[in-house]
This record gives sequence, structure tokens and C-alpha cells, in this order.
Amino acid sequence: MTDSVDVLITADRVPNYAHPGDAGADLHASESVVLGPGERATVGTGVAIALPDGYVAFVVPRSGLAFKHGITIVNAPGTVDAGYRGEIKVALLNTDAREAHTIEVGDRIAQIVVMPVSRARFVEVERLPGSLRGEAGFGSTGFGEHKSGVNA
Ligand SMILES: O=c1ccn([C@H]2C[C@H](O)[C@@H](COP(=O)(O)OP(=O)(O)OP(=O)(O)O)O2)c(=O)[nH]1
Ligand SMILES: [Mg+2]
Repeated sequence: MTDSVDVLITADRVPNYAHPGDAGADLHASESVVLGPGERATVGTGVAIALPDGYVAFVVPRSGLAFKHGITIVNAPGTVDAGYRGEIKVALLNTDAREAHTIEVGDRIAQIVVMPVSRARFVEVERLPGSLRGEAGFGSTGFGEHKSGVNA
């Protein structure tokens, strides 16, 4: 990864990038919780950050927990605003219909991705400029193999 940015942090455990080039740094649970089938719970991480202006941190699921145990994040991706100084929390959801899942203190429950972000100036106009897609959306290109388009 070529770029880096300083993010001030207070933490029980500082999030860790597992490999060079990883986009996500793992967040650890600061409390234990049992997630029954279909249950959700808000879990602390013991982490608070001060992002520089012009940055956002997204709280996103870990693929391993999702693939192996059906654990995801209700509001994925969670948005941490640059001005937020509270503890980052993770709204975990056990999507499995049969198996409970136990989160222990220290378990890696999610990851944060820090990104630059633009603030939009919303410029009101009478009519939007035309585009090739126009108003087509919501599956307008179909669901099978897609053969038309600029890369066809
Ligand atoms: O997964 C998340 C998502 C958000 N937050 C914190 C940081 C964020 O800055 C704040 C507010 O989040 P958001 O704006 O998504 O929630 P809201 O429901 O709009 O709350 P608010 O009215 O406080 O903006 O909550 C977390 O700790 N974890
Ligand atoms: Mg908000």
C-alpha cells in the first residue's frame, strides 16, 4: 500500500493489518456475547479514533466469520464519521438459523477500512444532464451472462 494516514486512537487493542497491503484492520471484541440463531447484539471494541477531516472509516464484516458461521453486520458497512469520538461498536447478526455463536473478549469481530471521502456540494438544477444509462436500473441489464456494454 503506497498511501498512509495518521489516525489518532485510544484502544484496549489497536486494530491490526494482518498483511502488508490489506485494506482492513481487524477490530477485537471488548466484551463477550452469545449470539443465538437469528440474534443480533451490539458489541464494543474498546477503540475510539479521531479521523482527519476528509476521511471516513467503514466497519465491515470479516469474510471468515460470515462464510464459516453466518456472522455478519446489520448495518454493513457501518460509517464512522470523522467527528465521532465515541467507542466504535459493531452490530453483529447471527444469520444462522440453527447454531449459536459465542464471541469471546479479544475475538476479531470486524475490520475497519479508512478511506478519503468527498463532501458533496448538492447543486440543485431543473434538469439533470443526460447519460447512456439514463433512468434504467434495478436489474435493467438482466441477471444472466451480460454480453453488451462498453467492455463487450
Ligand atoms: O457500525 C458503526 C456505525 C457507526 N458507529 C458510530 C460512529 C458514527 O459516527 C456514529 C453514527 O453513525 P451513523 O451516522 O451511521 O448512525 P445514525 O443512526 O445516523 O446516528 P447519528 O444520528 O448519531 O448520526 O456511530 C459505530 O460505532 N459503529
Ligand atoms: Mg448519522
